[in-house]
Amino acid sequence: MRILIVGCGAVGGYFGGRLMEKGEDVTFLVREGRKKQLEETGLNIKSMYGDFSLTPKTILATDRVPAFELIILSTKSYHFEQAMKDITPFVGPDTVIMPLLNGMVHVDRLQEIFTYSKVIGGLCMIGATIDDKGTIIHMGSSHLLNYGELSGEKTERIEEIEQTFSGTKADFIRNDNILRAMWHKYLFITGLSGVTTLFRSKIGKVKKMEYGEKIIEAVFKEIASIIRAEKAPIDDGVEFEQINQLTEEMGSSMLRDMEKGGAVEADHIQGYLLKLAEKHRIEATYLKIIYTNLKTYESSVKGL
Ligand SMILES: NC(=O)C1=CN([C@@H]2O[C@H](COP(=O)(O)OP(=O)(O)OC[C@H]3O[C@@H](n4cnc5c(N)ncnc54)[C@H](OP(=O)(O)O)[C@@H]3O)[C@@H](O)[C@H]2O)C=CC1
Ligand SMILES: CC(C)(CO)C(=O)C(=O)O
Repeated sequence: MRILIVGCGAVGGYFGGRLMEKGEDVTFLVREGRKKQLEETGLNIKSMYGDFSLTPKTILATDRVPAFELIILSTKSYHFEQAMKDITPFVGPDTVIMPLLNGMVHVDRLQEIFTYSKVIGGLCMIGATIDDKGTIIHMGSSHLLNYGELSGEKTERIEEIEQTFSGTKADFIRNDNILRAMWHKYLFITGLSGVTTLFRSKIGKVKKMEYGEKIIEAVFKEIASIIRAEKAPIDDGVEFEQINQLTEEMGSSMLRDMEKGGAVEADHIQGYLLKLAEKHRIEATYLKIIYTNLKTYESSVKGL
């Protein structure tokens, strides 16, 4: 299966690298700067499961090659609209598009632009970053990638993808209720990234403060209430399960981006939920505070 990974950053570089390591036919769609860097250094990945280096195939948006069978999107949300334009020449009649971005609204946009049937669900649970030399640093032990038909069906194409992913040295796991898994992840990441960026701290430090646990609980409950009002398929009590799963050392990629002085995905993650809150007339005070914190940060960083 010919696979195009869009973006060779933390997520795309890691999972694309794992597929390449297994011998799959992977190409990365990159921009000029990253292309040059990859040509000079190769794709280098550091992980507790073993470091490895590869020579990746790359293309630019202006190159013309035949359509790919599978396109995995792994840009940040603020680059997503441009990335959709850039992949257009590489989408053929049978191309399947799998996004790995945090959030949900990009799924609707992909369906709008490329039609419902081309899009499948995807999410990943990983702590990863890219350093100034372009090396992908995998932190911790989790490297899970879930995917599946949004309808939950076990189609021929999803079985082909499963076959392609099998034997990869990361947890590529088909999920026949991917929509629910994506909403669960959306709830989790909105809460986790919101709290960690609000207090510029990992969860452990926040929990130690007098009101820390209460605030975390209120944030997760508020987010879950918005998602339920939208009638999205989340389980009863999932917010409490997620609160119990928060470990001391847990941070978020959004906190890491903020610590680097980079852009954050505030509009895509918290902002979209606030729009849903407004639609359902939910006050969402905690989310408004979190969003305002992120927008204040964005406005104070040059070039964002
Ligand atoms: N990092 C993590 O631990 C996790 C991240 N996520 C989510 O995954 C998504 C990706 O995050 P992450 O990998 O951390 O982000 P990174 O910034 O590390 O990587 C994104 C990459 O996309 C590239 N890019 C942007 N626009 C284009 C384009 N038009 N064509 C080709 N490449 C492009 C950037 O390239 P360039 O070098 O040119 O800027 C960059 O290398 C986000 O939605 C994030 O929330 C989910 C789980 C964990
Ligand atoms: C849930 C978590 C923390 C790990 O996948 C994440 O998605 C992120 O850091 O963006």
